[in-house]
Amino acid sequence: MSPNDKPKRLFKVASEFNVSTSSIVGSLSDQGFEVANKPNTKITPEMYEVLEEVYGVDKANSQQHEKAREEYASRRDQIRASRNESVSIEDTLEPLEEELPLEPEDEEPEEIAGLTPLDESEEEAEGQPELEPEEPETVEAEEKPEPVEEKSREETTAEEESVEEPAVEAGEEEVPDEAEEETEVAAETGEEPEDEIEEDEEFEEDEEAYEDEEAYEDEDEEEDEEFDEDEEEYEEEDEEFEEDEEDEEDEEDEDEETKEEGVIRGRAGRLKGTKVVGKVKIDESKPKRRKKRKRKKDRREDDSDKGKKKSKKKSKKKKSRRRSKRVDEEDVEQKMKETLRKMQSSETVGSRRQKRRRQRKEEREEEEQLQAEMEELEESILEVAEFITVSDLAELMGVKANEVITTCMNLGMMVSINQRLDASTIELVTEEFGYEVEFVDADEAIEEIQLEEDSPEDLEPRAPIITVMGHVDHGKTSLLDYIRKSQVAEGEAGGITQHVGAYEVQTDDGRPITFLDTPGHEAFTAMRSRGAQATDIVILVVAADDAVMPQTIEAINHAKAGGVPIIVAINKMDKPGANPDKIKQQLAEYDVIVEEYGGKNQAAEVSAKTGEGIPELLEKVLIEAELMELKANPNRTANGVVLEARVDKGKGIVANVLVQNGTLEVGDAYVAGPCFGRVRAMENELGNRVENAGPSVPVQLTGFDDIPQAGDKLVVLEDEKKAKEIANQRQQIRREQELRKSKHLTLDDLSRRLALGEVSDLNIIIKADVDGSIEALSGALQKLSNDEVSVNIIHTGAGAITESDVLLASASDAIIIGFQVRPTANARAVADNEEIDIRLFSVIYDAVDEVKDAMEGMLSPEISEKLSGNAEVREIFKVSKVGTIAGCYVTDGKINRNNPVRVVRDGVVIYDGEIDALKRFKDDVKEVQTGYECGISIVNYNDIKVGDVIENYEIVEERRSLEDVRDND
Ligand SMILES: Nc1nc2c(ncn2[C@@H]2O[C@H](COP(=O)(O)OP(=O)(O)OP(=O)(O)O)[C@@H](O)[C@H]2O)c(=O)[nH]1
Repeated sequence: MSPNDKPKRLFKVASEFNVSTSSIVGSLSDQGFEVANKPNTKITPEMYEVLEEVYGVDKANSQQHEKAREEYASRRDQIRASRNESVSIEDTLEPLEEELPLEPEDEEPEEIAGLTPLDESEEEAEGQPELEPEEPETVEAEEKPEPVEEKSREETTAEEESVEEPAVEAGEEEVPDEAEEETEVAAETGEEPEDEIEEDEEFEEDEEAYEDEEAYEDEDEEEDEEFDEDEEEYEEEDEEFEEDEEDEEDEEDEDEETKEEGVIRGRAGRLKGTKVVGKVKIDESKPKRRKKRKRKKDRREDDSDKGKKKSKKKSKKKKSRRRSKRVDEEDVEQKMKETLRKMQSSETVGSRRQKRRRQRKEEREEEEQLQAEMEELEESILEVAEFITVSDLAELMGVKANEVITTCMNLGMMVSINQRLDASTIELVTEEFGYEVEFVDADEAIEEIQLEEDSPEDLEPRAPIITVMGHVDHGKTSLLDYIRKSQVAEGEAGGITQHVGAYEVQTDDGRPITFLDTPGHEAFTAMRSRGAQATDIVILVVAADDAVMPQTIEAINHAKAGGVPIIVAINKMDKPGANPDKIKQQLAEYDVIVEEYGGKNQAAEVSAKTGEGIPELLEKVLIEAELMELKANPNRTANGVVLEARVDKGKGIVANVLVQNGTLEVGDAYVAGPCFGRVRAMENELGNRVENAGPSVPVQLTGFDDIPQAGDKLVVLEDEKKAKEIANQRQQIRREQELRKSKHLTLDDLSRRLALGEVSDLNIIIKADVDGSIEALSGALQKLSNDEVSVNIIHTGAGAITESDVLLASASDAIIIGFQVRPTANARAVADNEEIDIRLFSVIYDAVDEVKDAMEGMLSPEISEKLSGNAEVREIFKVSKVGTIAGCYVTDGKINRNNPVRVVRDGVVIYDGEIDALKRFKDDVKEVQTGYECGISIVNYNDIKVGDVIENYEIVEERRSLEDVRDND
């Protein structure tokens, strides 16, 4: 730095040297320049030169510091930018390495050694023999700090948790004595304590520079003040740095972290030092003490840093000067030991931070991993509707249909290419191909007909479609009436709008607006929300003499959900109690803020009775519509939405359809949801026949094959055949869905419903022949519970399955498992009616396996029993050599001689065996039909009694269905 030729302003100089103006004034005063502490005070080149001597190093340091910071910041930004791609240790380390030179840890021993002679020579140069007698005190002062340091180190650790006070307190408790001693010493020796060393706090990285500065040691004490002021800034800087470092360092490996640890520890020390020095009050009240204490604190802080500064300071300070002769090798060694010890102990701070950093790093890694997994998962998730065909599923997965068919075969299912698969099958098949499925509503899936995009030049402005919403009786219909100049409200039952109507009106200047009149009654909330979806703008009617009501809020929510702008019509302004401001305020609570209040919602104060304000309202509607640039292409095939459909006595099925794009013409073939048709006739809202209807035009349409639902999308297709095909597909899906919707849970349906996420509990009622079986069965079944489904045994009992069991099953959506028991006739009838799944078993493991398979969605063919018939034993004949012959009456099905039989007594199976002989009168027969009598003898079983039921069944290898169960029963 060379002095400038021109005088400079004090504030500029202060900012140049990065010190306070008062410090500069103080420094100058010490050098014999008396200047006023005013920002504009001129600093002459001579003064500047003096200042440069005093602060030159600071300035250089400051610049260097700033430069390092800038470099650091830029690297940090770079790293942040590249963080998402890849984080390399080298990258993240760079900024730290950049900063490492600021921490002259490695040079410490040399410096200590190097500094000592400097001090000595300096002292000698200063020639202060008076120092000798002071030695004992100095020693005391020198040694005392050690416990203090210890303490302050502990405090530092605490301080890491942002507790700053304790450190300061510690300093205050212990230091004053020393400080006082030192002050006394200083007073006695007439020395001025020097303070430059305090700069270490901020610029420890530049400590070497301070060595050079020792020539100025006796200068200006007032520097403290500057530092006090500036410290805060630096503290902030340090903290900033620390934060930044932490962010970055998180990503480093542990090795690097350890390496960098030193840097961090250094900072921790610095921070603490800064904080302690922050005892500005003391400084201000007792400058000398403050300085002394501060120096002590510095030492302590430095010690807690790494001890290196302490050594340096010692070498630089007056203290060290006083006792310079005693600074020998031994001392240095001792200090080094201390330093090392302190470094180790200060690791607690570092390690904690390191731990924190590591923790954060781990958290971040975990998060990233999770995200990656999610992405991967998303990629492998197929969104399908249930009952997708084999070929469509194959296409979705990007495989050949044959592969899907083969997979199904492997799973035990014979499927054709056009066969539709249920949820559980889809799940199994897709799993085989490494996909997960997410089932979408079939309704959602069937809406998808790809519509061609219009090119912008084909688009023409269209009428806005407006939905009037609002609370009941706030005047929606009246408003629309007034606009249409007709009296719709009068025609309605009870004056309440009962349907979704659509009307096209023209404003005075001939511009069209299409109004959908949606009911304000709560019961039609769902319809209203549909109205909002087909709507460009919502007119929210609120009666000025009333308030924002529940349906007003609902309307707001629907409009918002549909992303439809709201124009507020504050109605009934003609009424005496009208208070539009209140309404506006209330609406603001629901984020409908009128323009007047600085919001974006237009509002008009109207009266549907007098017509006041209605032209303004329409004007606002048109302004809003213009802003929205509503356009459509009238020169294309139409698509629209069904607003309402019904069967008209004369016309058949009629539907109110709003054309949304293109032009609908008589004769057009179309599909609307699962319905299709050809436009037979169209009428506008006045009942006039029209040949075509363009965008935003509502028409009443005839020609549907079935009644569409409000909200179904109508799309015109090239021919009726295509329309029919699509409609049929949709119908099939809907029908299959209906069909599969059993009233109650069945085992066959379980896996499907599990796949769709419809069930999470499998409730089971167990009936068995004996208690032992019940226990064994319920224990085994309960063990089948898994994450997806929990098996709950809600009732058990011995004996036949009764009507009450079935009713319980019905009430709790349970299945019934019968082990060696049968349902009573009544139970069967109720089970049939209630669609309760009753499963009958003779082997416990079969029961367990079947439930398990159902839960797992196993589709392999099962060996099952099919009941062929039941015969009731009415008489017993004992024939010698032959055994017991049961005279039976076939009550249902037929008895087949070759099929096995069971003997059931009081609903409990007592024997399982084969028919020995089946006779009609004296003739052996192969089978006996229902309603006939027959004689049955059973191989090796003679204990038949009147009243027993002989159950004839066959073993079939197929998947069982609800029907089978019913047949069985
Ligand atoms: N004084 C006055 N009465 C009005 C005004 N607008 C509507 N009304 C009356 O308020 C009552 C309700 O009007 P509607 O138009 O049926 O209200 P709505 O909101 O359509 O009601 P719903 O169809 O039941 O949902 C009727 O008796 C109207 O005559 C108005 O601006 N001023």
